[in-house]
Amino acid sequence: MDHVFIEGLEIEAVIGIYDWEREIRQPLVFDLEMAFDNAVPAASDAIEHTLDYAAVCARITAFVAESRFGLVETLAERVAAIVIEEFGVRRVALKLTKPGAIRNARGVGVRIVREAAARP
Ligand SMILES: Nc1nc2c(c(=O)[nH]1)N=C([C@H](O)[C@@H](O)CO)CN2
Repeated sequence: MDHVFIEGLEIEAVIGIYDWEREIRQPLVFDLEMAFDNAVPAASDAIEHTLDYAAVCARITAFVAESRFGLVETLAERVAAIVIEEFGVRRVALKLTKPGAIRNARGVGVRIVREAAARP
């Protein structure tokens, strides 16, 4: 299966379980790998036939910048759902890193893989 990927998409948001974290914006980094048949756009050379990574980045950025979740797990789940439901992606692997959250760790976070529900 082919993929379209996004690496190192950095977005600031309110995120965290502690009171002090509700008062600030923190950087988050998203890496996504989205299953997509790239043979069709490769044959037509038409952006309309692609999974447009610019459009995905814009949608994720708008959602995350306005979000105020406590856990990175919740935010990762919601972003994966947007990619599947709004962009017709059948399978997405998403890594969400919260850099600097833990002293002496470059980053912490979650990695999830989600698939669209099977169609009858
Ligand atoms: N599995 C998780 N563990 C922790 C989270 C989280 O979202 N998922 N969050 C925190 C705090 O908000 C932390 O990032 C502050 O340093 C702690 N553990």
